Amino acid sequence: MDDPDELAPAVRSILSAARERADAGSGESVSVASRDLSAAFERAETDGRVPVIAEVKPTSPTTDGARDDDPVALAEGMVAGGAAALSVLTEPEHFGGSVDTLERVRDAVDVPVLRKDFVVDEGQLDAVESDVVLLIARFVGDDLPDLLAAARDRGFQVLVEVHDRGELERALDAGATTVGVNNRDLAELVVDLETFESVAPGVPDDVALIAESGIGSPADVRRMRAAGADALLVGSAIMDGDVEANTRELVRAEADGDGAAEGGAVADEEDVSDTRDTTETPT
Ligand SMILES: O=P(O)(O)OC[C@@H](O)[C@@H](O)c1c[nH]c2ccccc12
Repeated sequence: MDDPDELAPAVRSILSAARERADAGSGESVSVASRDLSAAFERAETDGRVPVIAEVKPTSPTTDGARDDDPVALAEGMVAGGAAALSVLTEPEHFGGSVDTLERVRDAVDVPVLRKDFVVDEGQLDAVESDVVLLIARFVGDDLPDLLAAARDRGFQVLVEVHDRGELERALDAGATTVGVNNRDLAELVVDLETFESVAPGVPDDVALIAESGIGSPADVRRMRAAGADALLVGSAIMDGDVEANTRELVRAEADGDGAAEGGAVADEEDVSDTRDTTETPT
């Protein structure tokens, strides 16, 4: 297990709250018929959409204020904007999430839904059904292989989150088939897109690779795709303003440029979509 002193205070507090919730588990094991995440990415690619997992994230330790619109309406807007899948925070104390929100969102859409939480104990897996669950390599330590197996036994697909090459090795050794590289350092909560660029080359081709956090503009999308991202996980930049329009802008980040190049009418890629202010992406 990670040395707690190296983590940002907010993250330490999130983890201790997660351990308390784990103790309060009901004991009943869930059994999920999950919607296939890789198939959803392929459908998006076939349609010319960048595969984006849009995150319903009412607030976070690094966001000012909270968004209290109906999460189901937000989720539907994200799907209308072309999101291949959704992510729903279920952490209640620091992210304004709930398992009830995830259930309602999953009932309302037909794309795969990732449960975003700090699962550190098998009992937490039974709190709610989702298509995919997140396991954060740094927080589960040596329990990763067991938790991965426990999640798969219940029918979940598993996204294993890493932040450096060492964690990536542990994820691959444990048999992860979907890996997310978090650009946000959970020790300091700062975002650096170079994190993905430095870890991605170590990921084998047959592993689905997701770039997570800090993606705020179509240029960031293209940067992560150029570095090997099969899909992107985006929260704040989509939650800030019109979620449908924000999602659409990121999903189309490649279509505009490619269309121009394929049509042959424009010699250089024309970057008309890059008008968002990238400096304001909250970390
Ligand atoms: O809002 P952003 O910067 O687009 O980030 C989304 C997502 O990657 C981030 O919420 C996240 C990544 N890993 C996590 C683990 C727990 C909680 C949250 C996260």
